[in-house]
Amino acid sequence: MSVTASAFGGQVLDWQARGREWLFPGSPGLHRPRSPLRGGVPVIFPQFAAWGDGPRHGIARNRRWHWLPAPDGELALALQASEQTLAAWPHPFRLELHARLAPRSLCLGLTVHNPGSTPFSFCAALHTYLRVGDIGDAALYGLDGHDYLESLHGPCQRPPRGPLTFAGPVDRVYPEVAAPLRLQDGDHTLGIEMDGFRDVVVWNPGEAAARQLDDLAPGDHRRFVCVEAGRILDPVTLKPGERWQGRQRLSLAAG
Ligand SMILES: O=P(O)(O)OC[C@H]1O[C@@H](O)[C@H](O)[C@@H](O)[C@@H]1O
Repeated sequence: MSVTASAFGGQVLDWQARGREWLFPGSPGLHRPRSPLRGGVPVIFPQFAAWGDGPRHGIARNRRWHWLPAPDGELALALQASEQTLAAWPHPFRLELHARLAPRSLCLGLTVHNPGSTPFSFCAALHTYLRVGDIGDAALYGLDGHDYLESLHGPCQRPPRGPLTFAGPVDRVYPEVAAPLRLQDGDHTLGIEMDGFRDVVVWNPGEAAARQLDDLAPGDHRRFVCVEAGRILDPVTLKPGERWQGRQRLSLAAG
């Protein structure tokens, strides 16, 4: 059982448990300089995707964070505002990312603090790339009947009954998801819970869009599904001195 992370982006890269890797590791050989690895858990802050005027998915995933002391079984990293972040987003802030291992789970916690003298609003997400054997065999349970926003096309839709499967590209934001989710991948079952975060983003680019991503090896879109814990549709506002925390917990089925 182990977890590793990179100070670049404060990105968790690897979670091993029961002799298996549960996060998609990306293709380090295709890693673009100054970009997050396409895998693990990039941190999105303070903007989701291109839904704002700032850099796509924000300013945290491609900055160097610093390590914080942490007890055994935990990794902790922090990022605070710098000249470069202030040029892209004009607010002092401090982020902390904690990754805590337990015998059957990994708990990821993101804290946002406003150390400044004026309020700010932000969106945030843990862009978790979950590894699957083959996307065609994966099914995500728990979103049945839930409205969603189609990232590509806009309007809210009501999906057909049953688990979410991945016969083609999927890019959806599910608002206000309270119940736990379950990713079934052949014989492997992963529970996904969150608090503080409200929205779930489910993303897999499908074959055609994956070909346009030069940091993804051919066929690799079949090896992951992103199930992201987000605070996207209803941004958080922090007054001076206030803190917000969101968590995503990934847990293996008992047995
Ligand atoms: O290529 P990026 O910037 O890492 O984004 C990957 C995907 O991230 C997801 O969160 C978005 O919903 C998708 O629209 C996007 O394509």
